Amino acid sequence: MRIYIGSLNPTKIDSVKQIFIDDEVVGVEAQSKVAAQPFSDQETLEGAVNRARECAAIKKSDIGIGLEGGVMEIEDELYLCNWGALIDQKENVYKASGARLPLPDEIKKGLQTGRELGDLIDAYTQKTDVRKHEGAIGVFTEGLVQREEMFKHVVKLLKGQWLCNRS
Ligand SMILES: O=P(O)(O)OP(=O)(O)OP(=O)(O)OC[C@H]1O[C@@H](n2cnc3c(O)ncnc32)[C@H](O)[C@@H]1O
Ligand SMILES: [Mg+2]
Repeated sequence: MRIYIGSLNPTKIDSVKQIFIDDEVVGVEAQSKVAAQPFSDQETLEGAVNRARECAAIKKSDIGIGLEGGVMEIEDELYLCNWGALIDQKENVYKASGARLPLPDEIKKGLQTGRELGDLIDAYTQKTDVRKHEGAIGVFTEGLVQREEMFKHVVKLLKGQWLCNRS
């Protein structure tokens, strides 16, 4: 079985490879069709589903996965959020979300002026491409939970639901 993952970001591709160990995992560009910086759970999930749909349409006999990062608001705080979607050969859609944590005020202010989280985190850490490495979640957990590990959990939740439905 081949799994298409709708991203070229190595943290996303590698998280899928580690959960679908016996399968061929291929990263492809896919449109999220939502804002580059989603601002709610709903929009982030929609981005994940759109990417999964585009991937599932590549070949009927294969599986498509979409993983999307965003932020969402609870009371006055902005939380990092992540969603995933898996679409199988029968067009069943499975969804799952990842861990959330509140972002510091400095990052929240930048997001509110229209900047993307990825760029803000690079400026905050004075590093480049944090989104392809530890991610914001890694930065704000002192590296204890990194972006790939967080996505691995989301992919496990997706695979688990898919397996559950097949048995
Ligand atoms: O290449 P793609 O697959 O688009 O991967 P991405 O890193 O851009 O990730 P998303 O589009 O899923 O995330 C939407 C935005 O949020 C940023 N983002 C989300 N989670 C992040 C994280 O953990 N660390 C850094 N930036 C993150 C990301 O850089 C984008 O600006
Ligand atoms: Mg992106």
